[in-house]
Amino acid sequence: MLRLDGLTRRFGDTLAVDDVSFEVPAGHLVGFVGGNGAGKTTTMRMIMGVLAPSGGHVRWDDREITARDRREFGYMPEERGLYPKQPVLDQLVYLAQLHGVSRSEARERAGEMLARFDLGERAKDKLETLSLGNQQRVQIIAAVISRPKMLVLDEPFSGLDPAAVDDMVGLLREFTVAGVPVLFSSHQLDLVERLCDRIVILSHGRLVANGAADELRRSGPVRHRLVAGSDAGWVRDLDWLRTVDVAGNTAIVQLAAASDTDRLLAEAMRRGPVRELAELVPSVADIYREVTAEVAT
Ligand SMILES: Nc1ncnc2c1ncn2[C@@H]1O[C@H](COP(=O)(O)OP(=O)(O)OP(=O)(O)O)[C@@H](O)[C@H]1O
Repeated sequence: MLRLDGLTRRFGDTLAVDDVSFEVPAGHLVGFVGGNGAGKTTTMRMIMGVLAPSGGHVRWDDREITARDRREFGYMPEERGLYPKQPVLDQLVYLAQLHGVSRSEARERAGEMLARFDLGERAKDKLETLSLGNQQRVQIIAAVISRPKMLVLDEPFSGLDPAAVDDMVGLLREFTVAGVPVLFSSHQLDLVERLCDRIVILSHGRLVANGAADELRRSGPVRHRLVAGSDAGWVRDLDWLRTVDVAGNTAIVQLAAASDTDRLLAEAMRRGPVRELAELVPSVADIYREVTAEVAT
């Protein structure tokens, strides 16, 4: 298990990562979310030892992480890191060898992985001659070829088409099933919602949410959609609920207590026909907007 304890990083006056603590448990896929400049890449670089923390700790299996531990991690950095002008297969073999895999084993693994992602024919081509999506596939293969004990992936799905995303998800799942913790950053919230066991949200360097998607949903405010027979603007006059939005005969409201649902229904029926009253399950995008707005205000 990977654990961050109060991890902090300053760049001059900028507090890029501010006292961040969370865990990536064995066999879990954790989605790391946050707006541009939130501190995700800086956090991942500190996990990988590319950047030194200004404060706090990175722990692996309940002790301070070492360079030797990190050598057994798979990392896909933001700046990627493969050489555009080198042939695909040679680079994968070289990288695997750096992680202690023998040359023959490395060639076998690289060949298998390339074939699996329909890139067998491109093995001898320079990386830069592949489409961006295929280069991205090779980058992911590079991160996993040494069969790492932990995966740290910075935006691994950016630029991939849906079929490639599914291929990569299948690959990552093989690692989590084997007990490997996986941390990946993404701006694609729908994808994070679909894939992740847990979600960590950063805003302006601070951790603003951390938990299973279901837990986060339950911890947020419960909203309801009311569809009335005619204009629903009257909800704005009710002082015991918060009106989030009204458009014509549809109102989105936030109730203080579950028992207020009956009260709202009674009020609506008193005013005319009710077409629908439904609880809205927040998406990860809703949760994200909610928690990042709190920090911004
Ligand atoms: N080497 C550096 N020198 C100075 N400031 C930096 C450096 N690296 C990052 N920062 C600053 O730290 C903050 C966090 O940046 P970081 O790249 O970690 O965010 P991010 O969440 O990965 O963003 P994005 O989603 O845009 O990639 C930003 O304000 C950024 O400008």
